[in-house]
Amino acid sequence: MKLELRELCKNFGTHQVLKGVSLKAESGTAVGLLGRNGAGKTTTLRILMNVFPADSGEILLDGKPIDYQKTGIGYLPEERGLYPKKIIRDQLIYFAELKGMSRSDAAAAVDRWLERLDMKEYSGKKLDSLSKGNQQKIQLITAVAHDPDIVILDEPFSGLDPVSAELLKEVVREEMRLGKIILFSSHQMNYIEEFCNEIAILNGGNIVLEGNLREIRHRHAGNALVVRSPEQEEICRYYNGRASLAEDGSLRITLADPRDRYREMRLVTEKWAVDEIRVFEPSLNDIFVQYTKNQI
Ligand SMILES: Nc1ncnc2c1ncn2[C@@H]1O[C@H](COP(=O)(O)OP(=O)(O)OP(=O)(O)O)[C@@H](O)[C@H]1O
Repeated sequence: MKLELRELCKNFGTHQVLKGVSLKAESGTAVGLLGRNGAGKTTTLRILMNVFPADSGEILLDGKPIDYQKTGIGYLPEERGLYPKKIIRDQLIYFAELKGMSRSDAAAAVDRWLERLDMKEYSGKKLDSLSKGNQQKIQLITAVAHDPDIVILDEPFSGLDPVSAELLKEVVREEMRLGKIILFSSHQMNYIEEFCNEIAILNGGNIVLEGNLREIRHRHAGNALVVRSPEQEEICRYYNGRASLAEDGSLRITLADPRDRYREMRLVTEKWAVDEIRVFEPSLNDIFVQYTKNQI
């Protein structure tokens, strides 16, 4: 399956929120949708889920306009949307039925997921008796129980302890292996880096950077070397003003010309004892800041 958002535009009154957002996502991959607060991530996802239409643009699945009757979409919203006073298992079954499952299939899927997420003991309880993180896990079940083709996760890790976060990571990886399309929106870059093969950065209503995360990082690399050596002081003196100590204790050598990187690496390893030397690749966080610091 291939999902394509083409040139989506959306205004709220006179506020142009999306100015032609295009992005692609394929089966078995997770796309990280990034952007500063108010960039339009949730608006894009809501249009994809048919909560409201775009003013213009189109959404295609395998080249044809998406058919919401035939395409299953699961959504974990940033703001929680379950009934606080209702019994957990009952409402999960109810939501799965709303997504088109028979009652018996819904019950079987809900029980499987409660078990999978270590939540079985809470199935007969009211939602508001659970901690925030456990409520989040219950909400996740509403996004996946009906076995959707597209899974949209908006800040899925908020409130989860490290063990639950690991569990959620496993679930997302499993969904990817099953060939689902995952769209993932988060401000927590470490999670995006862990999961997402592809990223799209929204700024000022446009996608300002899109593509394979590894390639993007590689493309943005090259103007510096990272060196670890017992002779860092001598190296620093040699590079006189072009080398500085990074926070992690390694030496960062800025290159006058990135094309010289391999020649420079050879020079360093021939002259000094070196434990580690590599081309500096910026983190996703560095790249994000570079592309969004001037919010348009
Ligand atoms: N229903 C609405 N009516 C009017 N304006 C809206 C509506 N929904 C969103 N907006 C505006 O559209 C802009 C984009 O909002 P959106 O929620 O899509 O951003 P976001 O990227 O998800 O932000 P965050 O990271 O803070 O969740 C904001 O300026 C917001 O105020």
